[in-house]
Amino acid sequence: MSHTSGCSILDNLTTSQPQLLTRCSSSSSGSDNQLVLHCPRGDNASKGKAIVPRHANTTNIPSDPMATRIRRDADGGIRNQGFVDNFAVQRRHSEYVAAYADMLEDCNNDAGKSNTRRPRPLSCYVQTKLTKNGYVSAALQQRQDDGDEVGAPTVQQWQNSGQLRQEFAAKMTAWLKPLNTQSNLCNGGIAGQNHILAPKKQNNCSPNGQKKGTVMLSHLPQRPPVDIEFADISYSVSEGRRRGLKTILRSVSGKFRNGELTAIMGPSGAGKSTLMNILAGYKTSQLSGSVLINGKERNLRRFRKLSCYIMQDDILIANLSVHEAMMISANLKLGKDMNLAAKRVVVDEILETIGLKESSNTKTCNLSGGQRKRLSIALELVNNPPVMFFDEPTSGLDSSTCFQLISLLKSLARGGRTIVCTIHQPSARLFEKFDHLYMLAEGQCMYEGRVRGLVPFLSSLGYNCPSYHNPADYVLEVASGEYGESVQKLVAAVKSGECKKYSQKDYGLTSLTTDGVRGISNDIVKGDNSNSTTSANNATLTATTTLTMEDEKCNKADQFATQAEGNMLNQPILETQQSQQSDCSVINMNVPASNNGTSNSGSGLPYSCSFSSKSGQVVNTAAEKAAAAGCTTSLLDSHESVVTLPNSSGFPTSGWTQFWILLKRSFVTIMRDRMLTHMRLASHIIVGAIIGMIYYDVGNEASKVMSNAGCIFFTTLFTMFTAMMPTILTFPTEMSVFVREHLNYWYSLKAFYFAKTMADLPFQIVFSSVYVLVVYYLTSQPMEPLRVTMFVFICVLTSLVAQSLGLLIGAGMNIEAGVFLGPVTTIPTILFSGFFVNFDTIPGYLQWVTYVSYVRYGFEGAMVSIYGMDRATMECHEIYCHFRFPKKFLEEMSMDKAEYWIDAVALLGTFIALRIIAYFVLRWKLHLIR
Ligand SMILES: Nc1ncnc2c1ncn2[C@@H]1O[C@H](COP(=O)(O)OP(=O)(O)OP(=O)(O)O)[C@@H](O)[C@H]1O
Repeated sequence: MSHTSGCSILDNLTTSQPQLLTRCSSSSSGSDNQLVLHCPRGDNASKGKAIVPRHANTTNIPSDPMATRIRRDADGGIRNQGFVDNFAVQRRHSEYVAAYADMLEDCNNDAGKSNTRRPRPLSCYVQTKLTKNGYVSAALQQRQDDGDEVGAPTVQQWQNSGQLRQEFAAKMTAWLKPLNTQSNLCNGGIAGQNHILAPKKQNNCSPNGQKKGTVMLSHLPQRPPVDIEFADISYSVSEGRRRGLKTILRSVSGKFRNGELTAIMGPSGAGKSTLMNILAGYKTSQLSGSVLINGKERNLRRFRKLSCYIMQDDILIANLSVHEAMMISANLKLGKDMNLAAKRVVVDEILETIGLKESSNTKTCNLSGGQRKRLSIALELVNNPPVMFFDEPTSGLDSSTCFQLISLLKSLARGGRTIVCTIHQPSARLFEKFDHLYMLAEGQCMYEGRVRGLVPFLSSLGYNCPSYHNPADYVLEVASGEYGESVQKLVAAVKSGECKKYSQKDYGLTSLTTDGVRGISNDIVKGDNSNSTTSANNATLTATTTLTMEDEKCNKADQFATQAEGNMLNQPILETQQSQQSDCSVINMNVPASNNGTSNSGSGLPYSCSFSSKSGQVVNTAAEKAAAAGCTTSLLDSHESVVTLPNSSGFPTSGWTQFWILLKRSFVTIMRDRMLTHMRLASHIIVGAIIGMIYYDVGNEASKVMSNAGCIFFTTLFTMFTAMMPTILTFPTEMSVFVREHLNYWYSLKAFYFAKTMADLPFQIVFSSVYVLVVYYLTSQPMEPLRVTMFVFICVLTSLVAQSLGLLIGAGMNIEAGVFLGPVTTIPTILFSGFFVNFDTIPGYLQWVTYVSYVRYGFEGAMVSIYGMDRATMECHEIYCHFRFPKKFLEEMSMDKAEYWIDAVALLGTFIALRIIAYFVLRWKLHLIR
């Protein structure tokens, strides 16, 4: 049986959430003396039923030794008073510190350590909730025994009564249970229950701080936590023969841990994006060094399945609603193992959590910048990747949206994910939210460590960040050489290991280990409960104090709740099991290193991230944690995926499914693209009518055969250009979506390419046919079904070949080059079509060109279908008609020996060849990107 006193629980909570505390000094709560913990930033503080006004008097803080220590530790971590003063929260911190110190004192008194007062009542009820902003609101009530709470137990009674402790444990469990299951945005669901739909639970913890009523992400597939380590990465690009190689990254090393929000910073051109591309596996050539995933050599293919890359420019498919886009992502990424209803739940859950529920039906093109960014994240969250890379996620967003976004990223990180962002120049408030900083300058690392270690590190090398100066600005100034030749000095310091201590996970979260004050342990000992009980009972009720950042609240609360619940229930739950039972795969556990109740003061911190095996051994690597947490790392080691069975392609869905989903998506987007699709249809009808009016009734008139040939030629040209130009324009824009989705392992190139090219076929066929039929009818061409069919068919084929050429140009070029190259390459084919110059007239050495001109086959086939196949003599309304016999006219055009089927086969062959070439060009381009 494991028990703990109310104050040890309180210590746990206050250790993890000291700044959340505020002490009620008013009598407004009646006879109750209430202590309230609540989120300082949350706007729903007033909603908490037990929340009461803060401590009014903060001037006495310095006189309180505990408070002083706390303050010193908290600020000492940052080592820059000016920086701290910049934050509005600092004032609140003081209040919290005071309240916290008071409460610690109370607890000490309550525990009878230096109790000069009479025993306090100790029915300490702690109710903890995640607020809508993702923070913790916990209310602790202390009832006074001299009031109407007659019979409320004293400390002594508490300590002597097992029943009281059990009652308390039961209450605590009841209150904490929801919290334990609501670790929002955590890394996966309950082990062994992946994809099993659990009833939705209301959760007020919203990471973006925008929407209320969010729900937990309980249905995401569970994933292993991932640490990324890189060593001696060097990267060069070729700048041509003369200039040779340009080195962009020079032997950079570092480690990005799971559960942390990492910023890669540096002046423009420092190599931030390059480093991130390399780590994400987007750049694989011309680089040296190694990338380790959980301590093992990276298997790129498997790593890419575990990670996602969210680019700076959130390119989304424009004509889909948010919900539709999410469903497509779910269908592609979750595979058929999960049914549609389950996918809907996952999608709804993510949208609600990420604050896009109300925009579910909004088209992605109508979303605001912040919403687009959140949708980009939501799309990738569907399969719960444990590693997320963000390229300048805050660019183009206002400061408030930036803050919400970074809060969201931090929440994601707190769920056990490894979140890495490049960021340019964050505000002090934003900068503080990052856990880890990787600073680059001139392709070299000039700082790696905790954000709060930056200023001390710079100071140690003589670069003192002025008061009231944003350290992020200052370090960029230093990196840009504004303070002399600083970069090499800092790089040398990093290489000599001087910033290693700042890389410690616990740097700045210093425990108070002096003066006999033992660093806090979570008194709730795991595994061996007899030891834990001893530990808990014997533990001195002193606490480590830390001022944690606001967003650590959620995590800390989870930690606390998990621990408290486990303890209260007296269940012999291992950390591994607890981790599984919480929604977090990576829950920070501080476990004693030994059985004698000594805390894990090696880290000595509430925020050290370590797991314990049953034997109590501390495991620290991500792989060990993953194993300990019951999250298999098999995704990295042997199997393709933790969640879905791998198929031969390695994608979550089969090639056919990918093709089908993408075909439907392309079809829907084309249908909804009014500007293009509707205009294309309208232009075909209108132009057809105009041509029909110009060449009205010339089809059967022998005296107007040349005009009719012009009409046929123009028809061929029109179908050709209208097919080619939109493809040149639209394909490059879809490329960026494709690159993002493909590199994030949604689907294969083949599936995308075939879907994309097939989706437009029906539209092209219908538009061309409509145009040709309108012209055919108005110009009185022979109304024989066979001729009509042949004419329409050859024109449609010509348009499809032109479309394929546009696809090829679009695949290989950017829009500007494509728009120029499309018409330019078409002009020669027109000249050699046989309309302007007879084939007989063309010089022999150029005759071969006519055979590669697809317009020749189109025009020739159209002429044959109108004038060939022994067409009867035409009408003549003039005195003399030279071409009354259609065959004679074909002779004049050097087409009398032409075979329709040869023209059709030639066009068909060209169509297939161009499509295949375009596919390989696309592959090549994809290869170039990497
Ligand atoms: N393919 C390339 N050819 C030549 N130089 C390149 C190439 N790719 C990157 N570079 C150069 O490498 C350097 C680093 O580029 P990178 O995009 O990584 O910088 P960055 O730190 O992300 O800059 P920014 O913050 O401005 O985006 C730049 O000087 C850039 O010009």
